[in-house]
Amino acid sequence: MSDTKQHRIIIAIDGFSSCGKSTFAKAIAARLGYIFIDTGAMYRAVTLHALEHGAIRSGIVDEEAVVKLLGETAITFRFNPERGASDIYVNGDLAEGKIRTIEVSNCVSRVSAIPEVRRKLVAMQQEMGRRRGVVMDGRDIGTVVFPDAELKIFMTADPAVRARRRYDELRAKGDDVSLEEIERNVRERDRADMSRAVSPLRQAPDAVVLDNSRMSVEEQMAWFMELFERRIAE
Ligand SMILES: Nc1ncnc2c1ncn2[C@@H]1O[C@H](COP(=O)(O)OP(=O)(O)OP(=O)(O)O)[C@@H](O)[C@H]1O
Ligand SMILES: Nc1ccn([C@@H]2O[C@H](COP(=O)(O)O)[C@@H](O)[C@H]2O)c(=O)n1
Repeated sequence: MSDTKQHRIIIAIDGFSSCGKSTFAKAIAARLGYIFIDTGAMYRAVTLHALEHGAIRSGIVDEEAVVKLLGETAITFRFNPERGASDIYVNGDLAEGKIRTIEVSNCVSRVSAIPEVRRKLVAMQQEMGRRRGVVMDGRDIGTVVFPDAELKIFMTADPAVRARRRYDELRAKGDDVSLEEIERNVRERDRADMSRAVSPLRQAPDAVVLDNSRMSVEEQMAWFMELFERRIAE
């Protein structure tokens, strides 16, 4: 990988739900001066739009209606210096604050299993990473979106730890959720994401595994920088 000294690379971060992929990817991007792309936010934005336009009612996803809506769903990002990351917009409307609710989380895995949805979003992701210098997190980045990514990390953590972190985050925001509901969602999304027919969640054979159940964000960064420096020296 010696040419990564001259050329910026693609860093693919895949893994289970709520294990800290976006937190990690954002910190790496800030450290390296790369662009951070949260692909889960894109699937969540399509789900939010479907919920708001009646393509999902009482938890039932009408796949045909979701696909019909896709054609009129424009997803864009705009950098927000306060967050140090890009906010997501749907048809020009800020969606960032609305995509991480439990309602969206409970439907997103069914929406992301629809082949037409994946086709559209994967093409957008490939275009966003065309010039390299990106840290992209999701479920299929190292396997489907950028199988040629120079550095792949597969993240995992104990489901109870993940649920507790997400619960603390949502409660701090004032969301009325229970720990049981969050843990059920985390486990169910993992099951659905691993078992879908198109681009299931899998560890790429050349990915390095990171279990952060007992690691702080700072410890993860130290681990990453060592790995990164070793890789670019190869
Ligand atoms: N190493 C860590 N130690 C403690 N808390 C963490 C750690 N990494 C992330 N978190 C916290 O865990 C929660 C989930 O993190 P994050 O949103 O980055 O996960 P994710 O994998 O991107 O989630 P999802 O797949 O659901 O989008 C956040 O509240 C974040 O602050
Ligand atoms: N590359 C991806 C990213 C996400 N998904 C689906 O979206 C859901 C939400 O993602 P988060 O990262 O925000 O948790 C996730 O559960 C997947 O169903 C995907 O399929 N591919």
